[in-house]
Amino acid sequence: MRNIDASVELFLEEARSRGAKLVEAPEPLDPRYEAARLIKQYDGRGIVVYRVRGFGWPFASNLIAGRETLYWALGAGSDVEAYSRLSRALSSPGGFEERRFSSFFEEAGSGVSLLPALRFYEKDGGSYVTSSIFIACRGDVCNASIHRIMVSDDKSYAAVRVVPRHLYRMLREAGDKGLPVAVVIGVDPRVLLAAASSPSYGVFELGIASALLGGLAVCRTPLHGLPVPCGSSMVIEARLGPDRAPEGPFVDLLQLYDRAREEPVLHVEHVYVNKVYKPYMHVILPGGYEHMMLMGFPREAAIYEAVARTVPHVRKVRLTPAGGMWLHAVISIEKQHDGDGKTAGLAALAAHPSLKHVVVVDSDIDPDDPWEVEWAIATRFQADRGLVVIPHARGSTLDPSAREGLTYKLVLDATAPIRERERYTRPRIGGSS
Ligand SMILES: C/C(=C\C(=O)O)CCOP(=O)(O)O
Ligand SMILES: [Mn+2]
Repeated sequence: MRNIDASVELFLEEARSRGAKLVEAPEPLDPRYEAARLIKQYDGRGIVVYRVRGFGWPFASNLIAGRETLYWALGAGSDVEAYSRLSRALSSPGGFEERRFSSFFEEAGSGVSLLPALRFYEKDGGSYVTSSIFIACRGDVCNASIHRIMVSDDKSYAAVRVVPRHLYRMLREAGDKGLPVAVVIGVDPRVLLAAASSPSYGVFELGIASALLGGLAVCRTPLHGLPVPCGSSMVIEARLGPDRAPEGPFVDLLQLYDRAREEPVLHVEHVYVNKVYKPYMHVILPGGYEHMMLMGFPREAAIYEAVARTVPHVRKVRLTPAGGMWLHAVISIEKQHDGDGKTAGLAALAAHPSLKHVVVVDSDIDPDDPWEVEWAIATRFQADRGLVVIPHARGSTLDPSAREGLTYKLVLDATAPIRERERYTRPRIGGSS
């Protein structure tokens, strides 16, 4: 089913028709912790839809409740198909069909108290919107990227975490006038995946979403003329910065607190809500499965492609959940040469600069099974010949053990020597069945 308006409502219909587990909370939930507890209960297991006290709109979480949800959304039946769907979208972004903004949206007012922000963990610096996509254009270049919004407890301001990537660059170039932005909340998760896929500057992520969805209808916002998916549940027209205010602490991909910083203030000008589709406010649990999958999957695809270019046969690549799908990779390969393990590990580190530890295993080991991976390390790895140590490389800003952004990186080649394969083969119980 094509969802060119990219609405959550149509995505949920498709999920239902494909037999996805969908849980509906019978009673409205408290925005402080209660909604977070429900999302956590079904984290990685099922979509949840619910109401939140104080807000008139429906909410939805865990839209990407498992790898299989993402794969049907990409029309893929295997890892390789899923990676190549994303890679084709990145290399040939799709076009847009323009529609009238007023046919889809009605104004709901203005002010930060309208933002569908929830409180998740005990030490959060405020309430948060976690699925917000920021769309901005400067000259011919448009950008769409995901940034969390913190609403202060007294609701006097909202601040946005802007990591030094494309939006940061646009914000800096906009100078002391601040940057006009459109913020969308509640879209088909393929738009979020596109926004998380980090193409180079100048490639508009909504074009990638269009390629993934088989087309994308966009509406131009009335004040700033910015293109937004017409099925978005909420659209906020705003100016970002130039002033800053405290943002954080907040939980990141590694399930740790990211420290508080001074970040750009979001000056909300108009808030619009969809009148054609049920406006589901999408909430992503920080550090939950959906957060990891949206951030990690594009990196896993990039690692797969880089490794497949350097060794003849890659069986599986996994960014592991315990590493936040960000810091740890396990790669299983069909080794043709005793050097292949190290080559594969180095290719992975180059493909995803935040990656810290890579374990390379033979194709009889399933990277999805931590027990098998540990068995391979226990029986096939020797630190004097299987370990590559790269000191003081650029690491992830999320890793609290890195020093001034620098980290040690490791490749553990836990593949067996080709000529001694027999010695490393697991025994099977005899008999016919
Ligand atoms: C994935 C990131 C944040 C989050 O979703 O919690 C940004 C981390 O980027 P690095 O380049 O690894 O610092
Ligand atoms: Mn970009």
